[in-house]
Amino acid sequence: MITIDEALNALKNNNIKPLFKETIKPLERCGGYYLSKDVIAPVNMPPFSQSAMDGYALSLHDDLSYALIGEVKAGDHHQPILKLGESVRIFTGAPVPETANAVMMQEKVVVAGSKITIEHNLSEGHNIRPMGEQVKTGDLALKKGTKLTPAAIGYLTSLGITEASVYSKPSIALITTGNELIEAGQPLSYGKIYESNSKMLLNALYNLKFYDVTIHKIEDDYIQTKNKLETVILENDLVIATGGISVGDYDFVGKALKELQVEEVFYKVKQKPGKPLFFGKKEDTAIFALPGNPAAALTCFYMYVYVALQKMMNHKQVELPRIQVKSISNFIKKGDRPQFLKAIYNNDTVEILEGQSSSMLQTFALSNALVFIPEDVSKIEKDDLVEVILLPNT
Ligand SMILES: Nc1nc2c(c(=O)[nH]1)N[C@H]1C(S)=C(S)[C@@H](COP(=O)(O)OP(=O)(O)OC[C@H]3O[C@@H](n4cnc5c(N)ncnc54)[C@H](O)[C@@H]3O)O[C@H]1N2
Ligand code: MOO
Repeated sequence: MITIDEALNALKNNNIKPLFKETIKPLERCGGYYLSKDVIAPVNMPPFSQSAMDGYALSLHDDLSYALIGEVKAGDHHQPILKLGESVRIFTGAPVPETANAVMMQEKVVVAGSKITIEHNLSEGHNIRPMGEQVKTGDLALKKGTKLTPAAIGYLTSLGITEASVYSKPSIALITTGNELIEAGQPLSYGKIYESNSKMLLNALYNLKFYDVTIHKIEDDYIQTKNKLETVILENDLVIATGGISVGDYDFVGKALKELQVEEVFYKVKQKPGKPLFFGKKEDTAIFALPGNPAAALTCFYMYVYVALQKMMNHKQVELPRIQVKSISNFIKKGDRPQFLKAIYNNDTVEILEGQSSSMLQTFALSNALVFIPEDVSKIEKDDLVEVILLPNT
């Protein structure tokens, strides 16, 4: 059995390599992806000098009065020619004629027939967004490695770009094991339980924007387990199995992985929940076997699979953030395993919840954090400082 730090170090060191596979995707599907190439602006943005206000475009002179000679609205492509002291009515987003050099907002203008009077003098360029102000044709719009946020997708789309070259995300297989598992929605017969790990982990992955996920459900059968694992290991970058990894006569995952010559990096971590956690690799595929107990599986997902996913994406920050805050709960730890406790973090305090069994999701459903209790701490008292691991926003 290894320690939590040894297990984390094994993931952070060279066992998992960044994927660096590139793919071209429609921009609207690129949210959360990282650019694998620099993007060069194909157009100026804005593409022409734009009015920033509804008002009057002016060919500036020394007087406050201007002759009104026409109108330009958004989308127009005509170019009235203004002489010194002339103006045109103009609207936000409309092209400013080349012969105008400032725009006065309409609130500061008095109109009398074909004459206008402005409140005060303006400097050149006032209320005009110059052509190419954001970015010029041929300049770097966004550099390789930039995360494609909604703003970045909006920005690239505003340049007329429709697709981007991004680093692919891992293809992931989720495998559940167990004769006792039946599909939610079916009648529950004696001895069976509803299979919940697949939808839980699928959503944990979706929440982190990993969408290339397939689900495979197998029974406690050695041949089935071995065959399924063999196929998914060949076809995916990451395999996450749940259940069947402990020491029972019908726990076949470990045996099948050994038979398939998966290199064991670690098996069994001194922690609660999640003791029988396995991590190994075969060629470029990373393989986790998480304990079947749902809360243990999800805890291991956030503590370990999360790290592997971040490593594959070449992110610098690979672990969930940890902070020290005061506990508002008392807690007594049984046994000597370090423990991850379901908890609610709120306003710089944390509440450790009742119901910490690794089979229970009810309290996990209320949690937004895990409290970490190290091996040498056996109780937490109210107001003690504790280490809190913040779960990703859902
Ligand atoms: N003799 C020992 N027995 C056990 C040990 C041990 O050290 N010695 N460790 C215990 C610990 S700790 C854990 S955790 C579990 C892990 O067992 P497995 O990973 O082999 O998981 P299963 O036995 O298949 O399932 C455990 C539990 O979870 C339920 N389960 C499984 N898959 C799902 C699913 N997809 N959806 C919902 N629930 C699931 C399953 O029905 C069991 O109740 O081993 C202990 N035993
Ligand atoms: O490791 Mo198990 O997850 O304690 O029940």
